Amino acid sequence: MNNYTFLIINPGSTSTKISIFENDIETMTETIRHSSEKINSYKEIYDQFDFRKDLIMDVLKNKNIDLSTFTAIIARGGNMKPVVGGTYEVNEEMLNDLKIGVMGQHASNLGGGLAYSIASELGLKAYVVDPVVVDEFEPLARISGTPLIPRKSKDHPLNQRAVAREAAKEMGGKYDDFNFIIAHLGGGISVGTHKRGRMIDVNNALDGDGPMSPERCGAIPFGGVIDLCYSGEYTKKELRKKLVGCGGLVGYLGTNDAREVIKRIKEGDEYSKLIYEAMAYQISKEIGASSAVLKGDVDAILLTGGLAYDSILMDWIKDRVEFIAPVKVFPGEHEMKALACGVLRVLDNKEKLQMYPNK
Ligand SMILES: Nc1ncnc2c1ncn2[C@@H]1O[C@H](COP(=O)(O)OP(=O)(O)OP(=O)(O)O)[C@@H](O)[C@H]1O
Ligand SMILES: CCCC(=O)O
Repeated sequence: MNNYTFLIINPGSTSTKISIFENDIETMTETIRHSSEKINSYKEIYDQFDFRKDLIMDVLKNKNIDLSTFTAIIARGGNMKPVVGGTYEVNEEMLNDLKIGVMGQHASNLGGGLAYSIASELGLKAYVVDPVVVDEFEPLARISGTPLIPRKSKDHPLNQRAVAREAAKEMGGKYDDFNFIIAHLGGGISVGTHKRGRMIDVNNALDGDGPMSPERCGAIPFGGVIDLCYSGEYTKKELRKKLVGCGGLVGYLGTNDAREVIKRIKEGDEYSKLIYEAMAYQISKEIGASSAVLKGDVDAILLTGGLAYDSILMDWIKDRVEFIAPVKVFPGEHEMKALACGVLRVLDNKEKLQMYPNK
């Protein structure tokens, strides 16, 4: 087996995570947190580019990392044009699409550019793996109910597919041998329907589809949304912030931290229990909808993300969906390793490199 050293960059809304991997083994990791004041001081996502790059380079310098040891620079991919899942070399068209945010603005849009910039200085290639816009929808999944608003795939394919591979291994096969329903339960929530290695449907975790999450409102009645839009109380940006960022648990309970909610419930706070259990109810309903997409042919339901650490939430969901298929829990997110493994599979010729944009 060849030996590779990867620098991995994962820009999130409140943090930039960086790791170094020797093949699939993590040898260094650091999460740089950003205050909301600092982030809010930039008008556009891409205005944060130099700030984030300088912080990454400072970490590498302070840890005396020898940059000449890197084989490739890898980042989480953002809102570029929709693509099939896989590993992509960053190119000019991708950079431009991420910069203008052809599918919307998100911190992950910075990933490809940061990786490309550092890679270019070192004479290396930059890659993204399973970007947030992986779209393998079947035609039926694209229909929303109005031709004005086609359904879009914006979610957590990187972690979902990593967990699918892990579960498939445990089950004695490969990702494309099984049908999975995978719920990524983080600050945002996405429930993907994976049919033999393709994510054929998923709720749009960013734009008001699917369950509410710690920070997002999920699917809400559009009549109320129209009223809010024309109430004169909010600008477009303020209303978006209210629904995505200050929706879900933040909206009802004033916190996005499930651990705080659990503490309140244990202290007897019935309202917190109602809201938190409603989130479990909505997640379960979305899983039920996915099981109908698969006509009941479901090998396993996989629950992952930060919320999957909480046994109370997991038990509420299991109680409602275990009749569909066995439930497996993979707490936390596995994105840094998934990024390293995506490029490793390509460099070891186990998977073909995808071309951006897809033809
Ligand atoms: N040990 C834990 N027990 C219960 N809840 C937890 C635990 N760890 C994290 N969480 C909760 O998980 C949620 C965040 O999950 P996660 O860290 O996966 O999200 P993120 O990476 O910020 O966002 P996203 O997954 O949408 O990119 C928060 O509500 C947090 O309180
Ligand atoms: C695009 C969805 C990723 C997130 O939840 O932030």
